[in-house]
Amino acid sequence: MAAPAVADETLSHTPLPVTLLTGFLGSGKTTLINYLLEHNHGERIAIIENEFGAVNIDGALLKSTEDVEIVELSNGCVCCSIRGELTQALHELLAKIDSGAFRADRLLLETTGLADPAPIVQAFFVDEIIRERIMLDAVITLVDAIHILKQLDEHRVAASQIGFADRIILTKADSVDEAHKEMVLSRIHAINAKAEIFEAYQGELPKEIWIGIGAFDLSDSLHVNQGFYQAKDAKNIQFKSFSAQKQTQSWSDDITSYVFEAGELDIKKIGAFMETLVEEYGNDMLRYKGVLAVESDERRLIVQGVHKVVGFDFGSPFEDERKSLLVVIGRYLPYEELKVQFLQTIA
Ligand SMILES: Nc1nc2c(ncn2[C@@H]2O[C@H](COP(=O)(O)OP(=O)(O)OP(=O)(O)O)[C@@H](O)[C@H]2O)c(=O)[nH]1
Repeated sequence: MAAPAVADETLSHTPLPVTLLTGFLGSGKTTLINYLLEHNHGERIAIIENEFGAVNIDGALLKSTEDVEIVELSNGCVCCSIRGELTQALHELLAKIDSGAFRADRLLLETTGLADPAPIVQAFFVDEIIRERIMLDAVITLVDAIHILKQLDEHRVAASQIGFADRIILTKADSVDEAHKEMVLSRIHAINAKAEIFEAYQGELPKEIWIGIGAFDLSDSLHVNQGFYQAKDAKNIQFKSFSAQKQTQSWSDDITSYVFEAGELDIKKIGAFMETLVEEYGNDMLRYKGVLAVESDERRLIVQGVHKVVGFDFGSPFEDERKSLLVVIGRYLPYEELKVQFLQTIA
């Protein structure tokens, strides 16, 4: 009789939310986490850290709080050993929680600056137990305003980190002039048109901006970004539209945003379009998300995916105009051809 009781209890767990924090070397991940820990009240956070050489985050600061559990993955880069070390660490953490040895309200996974988020994100959808017990809240990418242009020119992974982001935190904007910042914003936006961008100085951001945002929820909205949030400090955050000159810049990042827009769609046709798209181009599609209006249902049809892992679900009904928007962040997609096919799915 004992076994079924354990199984029932396991099923009844509310999934543990995990925030994936990524960003190139030195982009300010530790600074942001430290600010969070200093201002965290009451929530118990388990931090899975993946550092080359096991460089720990500020030990003194961590020791000062009882609400943090650190799990270190020091065996190289998490993206290279994803099915092994990360999955195992997550299982061990769940076992600790189940045994009552640790209580966690959420997880924070800090990757190394050189990690490609692709396999890490996929790990949360592949393992059955992890899929059931842990829920990916969002991918947060830090971007170093001083160095990102060079990093993008020299390291493919930098574009992948931006491409995977649900939200982007721009750091060190205090150390660049306006023209440079605008160029950085334009380039980020060209890679990822859907992630909202927040500036932060020395990690000073209210945690609500990057923790618990539910980017994979069905209620999450989707839009193409028109600007960024300028933050003088944690209390003073203002939306600013992108500069009008942004389109005049030129660069050649292979990862870019493809935007598909239409009115009401035929559910069978859009289903077939998505199936073919994912089958043929899934390997080149980092992240994609659609909020679609289908003729047969008043609710929003939400589609989201990471490479070939795709999910469809109905969300809440449309509040305003019934419009379909699909944003794909990928590389080398035949956009014009796909746009024609997408428009052929109109009801
Ligand atoms: N000027 C300025 N410096 C910053 C800001 N945020 C972080 N830094 C500095 O950038 C350096 C790197 O920050 P970290 O927080 O260690 O970066 P990281 O992403 O954890 O670094 P790795 O783990 O080595 O990849 C530190 O010296 C920080 O003080 C900022 O908003 N402005």
